[in-house]
Amino acid sequence: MTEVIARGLEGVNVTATKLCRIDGQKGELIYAGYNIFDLAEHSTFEETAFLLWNLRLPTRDELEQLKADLRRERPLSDLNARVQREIVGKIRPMRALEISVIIAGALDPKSSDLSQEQLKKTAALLTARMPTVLAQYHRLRQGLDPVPPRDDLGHAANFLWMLKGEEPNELEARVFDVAMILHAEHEMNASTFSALVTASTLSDMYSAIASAIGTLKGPLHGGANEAVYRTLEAIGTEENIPRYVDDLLARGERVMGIGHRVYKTTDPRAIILEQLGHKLAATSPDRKYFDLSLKLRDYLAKKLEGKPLYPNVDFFSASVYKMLGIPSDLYTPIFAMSRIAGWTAHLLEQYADNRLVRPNALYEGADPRPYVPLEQR
Ligand SMILES: CC(=O)SCCNC(=O)CCNC(=O)[C@H](O)C(C)(C)COP(=O)(O)OP(=O)(O)OC[C@H]1O[C@@H](n2cnc3c(N)ncnc32)[C@H](O)[C@@H]1OP(=O)(O)O
Ligand SMILES: O=C([O-])CC(=O)C(=O)O
Repeated sequence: MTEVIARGLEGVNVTATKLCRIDGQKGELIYAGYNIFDLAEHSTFEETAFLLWNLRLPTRDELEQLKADLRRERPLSDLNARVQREIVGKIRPMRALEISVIIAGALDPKSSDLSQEQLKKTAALLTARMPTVLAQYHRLRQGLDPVPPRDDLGHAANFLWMLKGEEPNELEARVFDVAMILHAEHEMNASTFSALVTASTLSDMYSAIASAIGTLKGPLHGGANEAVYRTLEAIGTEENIPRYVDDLLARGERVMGIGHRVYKTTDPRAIILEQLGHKLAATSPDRKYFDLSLKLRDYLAKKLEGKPLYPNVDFFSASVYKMLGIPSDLYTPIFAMSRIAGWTAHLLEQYADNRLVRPNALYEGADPRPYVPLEQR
């Protein structure tokens, strides 16, 4: 009997969840019962985070309480602020984010308290801290002073404010808020799974999130948004698209931001990001890469016709972030600071009903053989 290997764990349910349902054929994405198009239309990142952590929308008072909790946790610890100054400019921001999560865990005397109440506090703390880490890192590496958080701004707008030292206009703030909602959760993607594997040993939430950040970084997952930016840079102008794409495919390489393990049609998040892109482009002086993305999408649709390869969430996020004036090495860290809501929500589920994750590997190595001492080899 040949034993089956689930390569890449495709099609395997590793757990049950109340958080997210994806229909990859229809291109449907649901967070805890709410369609992503409705959340993008009506919700905010804070409200979506509450939904993921509690499986229901908040009342007005609950939302205000969460916003206050997030505001309180925005400032960095002294240690993290000192480490930022030490590492600034020497490492990539995604690594700085990973380090900041480890530091927050090291400083939390309750890190090993795995009660749901304490875990929700940790989830809020990490969600609040990540934007500050990234914005401060970016300020410091430009030789600028960090911009303190503003209590009168929501989570998304405050990030843009701390990053640039300028208050975003209403459209920019809303587009970024929606982009954060779109990236907040996505069922059993690789980084979420990695967080669950770590948590399944009853390691703490900080270490599980550090695992997730390391997993998100790769270009086949969250790192694809920065890779899309580099693709657009390399293509440069519309007339270069056919040659660039044809050569790349002939070399057997992949077009970044295209294809998905689950979606066999356009990712609904790409549809929403394209809509947001059109809104920003109407007034943006920096719409070149958005226009190029539209042309690239059209060319790929013809070139890849008949194959289940369509734009995923990373395809348009690159040019949308570019129009918001965000540097490309922050795109993947921004994915992480949005996905923290979903990662921590899955961890709440995992810790509430844990079982060690420990699959098998089919052995295909050497048959048993005698050990040969070093001097006889
Ligand atoms: C937030 C996210 O993580 S969304 C995904 C972000 N990643 C990217 O955008 C990177 C580019 N995309 C890819 O590499 C893939 O589509 C993945 C990794 C996302 C999904 O991959 P899988 O489900 O494992 O598909 P798999 O790697 O088996 O590919 C199936 C076939 O499609 C091809 N293919 C998949 N994606 C692409 C692509 N982007 N460009 C060209 N061909 C592709 C593969 O070469 C393979 O072809 P073959 O059967 O002739 O060998
Ligand atoms: O679900 C996946 O495999 C990848 C993805 O789109 C995400 O994590 O947002």
